[in-house]
Amino acid sequence: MKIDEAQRAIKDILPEKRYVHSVGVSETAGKLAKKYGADERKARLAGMLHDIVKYFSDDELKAMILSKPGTWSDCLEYSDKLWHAPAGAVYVEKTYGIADLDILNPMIYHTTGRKQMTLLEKIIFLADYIEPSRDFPGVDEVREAAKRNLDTAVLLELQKTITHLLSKQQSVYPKTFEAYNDLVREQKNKKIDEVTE
Ligand SMILES: Nc1ncnc2c1ncn2[C@@H]1O[C@H](COP(=O)(O)OP(=O)(O)O)[C@@H](O)[C@H]1O
Repeated sequence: MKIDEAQRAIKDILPEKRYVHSVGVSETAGKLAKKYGADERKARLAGMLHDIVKYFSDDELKAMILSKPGTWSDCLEYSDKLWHAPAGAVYVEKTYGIADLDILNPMIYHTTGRKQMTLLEKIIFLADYIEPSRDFPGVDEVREAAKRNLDTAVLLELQKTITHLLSKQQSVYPKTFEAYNDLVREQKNKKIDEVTE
């Protein structure tokens, strides 16, 4: 699927604000891919499509997830706001024949993250948080971090997301904690390597 085809498809499906957000994620993901050495086309396509089923009903989202169960299906036990991410991947596979895991996995994990994220998964996770139309406390700090180091920015986003959910006494999807712990461990190991070199 070409990027402009994906853009036309989401324009027909999404309300204006979510369409603008999706184009922003696509452009930001393209820039991050260029900076950090990932495939720009794949980043832009996954970014464009990531929220495609955001406004489908909970029943439809649940049915899509159950039609293709995987390790992500446990999100059904958590907030229904998480469901559009894996359901979106099922939808684009069925509707547009997209089978490339470099597109599907970043879509599946764009809201929650997971441990051992690929470069493209990190890029879409981050682009969803920092694209230009996002405006919430702390977003600029993550934007600045993204200019310097991808992992530092992803870790900061995870920290802020978890803190935000805890402050509202909302449940946190376990894969988000796993992603956080994983990156903390990696950063710690990097520091130890730097000292022993
Ligand atoms: N890791 C998580 N675990 C549980 N709930 C989450 C997690 N991340 C986000 N959420 C919930 O999903 C909602 C929507 O998240 P998100 O898709 O990032 O926002 P947006 O609708 O602005 O794109 C959050 O407000 C929160 O309630």
